[in-house]
Amino acid sequence: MTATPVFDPAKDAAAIAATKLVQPGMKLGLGTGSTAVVFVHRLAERVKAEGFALRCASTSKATAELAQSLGLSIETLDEIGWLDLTIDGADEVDPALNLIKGGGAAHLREKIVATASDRMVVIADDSKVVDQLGRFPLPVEVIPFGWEATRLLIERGLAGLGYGGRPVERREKGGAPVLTDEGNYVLDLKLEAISDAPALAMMLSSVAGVVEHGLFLNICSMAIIGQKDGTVVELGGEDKA
Ligand SMILES: O=C(CO)[C@H](O)[C@H](O)COP(=O)(O)O
Repeated sequence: MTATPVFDPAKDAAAIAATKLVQPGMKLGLGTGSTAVVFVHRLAERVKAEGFALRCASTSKATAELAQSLGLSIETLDEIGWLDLTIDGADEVDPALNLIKGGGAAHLREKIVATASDRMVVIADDSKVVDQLGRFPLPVEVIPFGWEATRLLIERGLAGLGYGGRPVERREKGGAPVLTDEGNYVLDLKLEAISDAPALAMMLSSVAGVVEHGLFLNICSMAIIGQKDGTVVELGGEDKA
């Protein structure tokens, strides 16, 4: 029998609390990243102990492989159709539950899965809670074809909104571009503070070559924030209209 790994206590607290939102028979979206990994472990433990059925769709190949290795069954989003709940991590969470995601380069599938769900709940440790989004570089997934031109257009769009800086291509340690599960590149925008997230989202979505950005606006309905002492704080809790 494989022993459960030792998890960061804050991430573990948030993950365990999130497993309590899962009801037998649910159609569930599984997120990506280190906090989502903890959730998948804790969920698999609960499913094994209680023996109930779930239908799960994954936001990444990595999460799908982990979930299957722990005995959870994974189907495609198209096979399931619509989800009751998605549980995912985040890079930043603001007081209105707007998010930056994509630190793991999975924000395209994460956004598709989250918006195909009745509810999206974020699990995170308290380092992710911010007053204003933007300290974490904003990930933007772009098509490899003509990506330098796409970067230039984004840079010009940023300047038009009063932001400086040049989008930085995300690279592996060896120098190769990071590829998303869809085979695209990721540009990271170092903005420091995002004053008008909807305007920024609109600008990015209007650039040819941009597939998806990591701003999740009005998508998350609750955040479970784990603390180092193993307790959790819930932000939100009301479903967004
Ligand atoms: O958006 C994501 C992946 O694209 C992750 O959810 C985000 O990066 C948080 O990851 P972690 O739980 O490892 O801090």
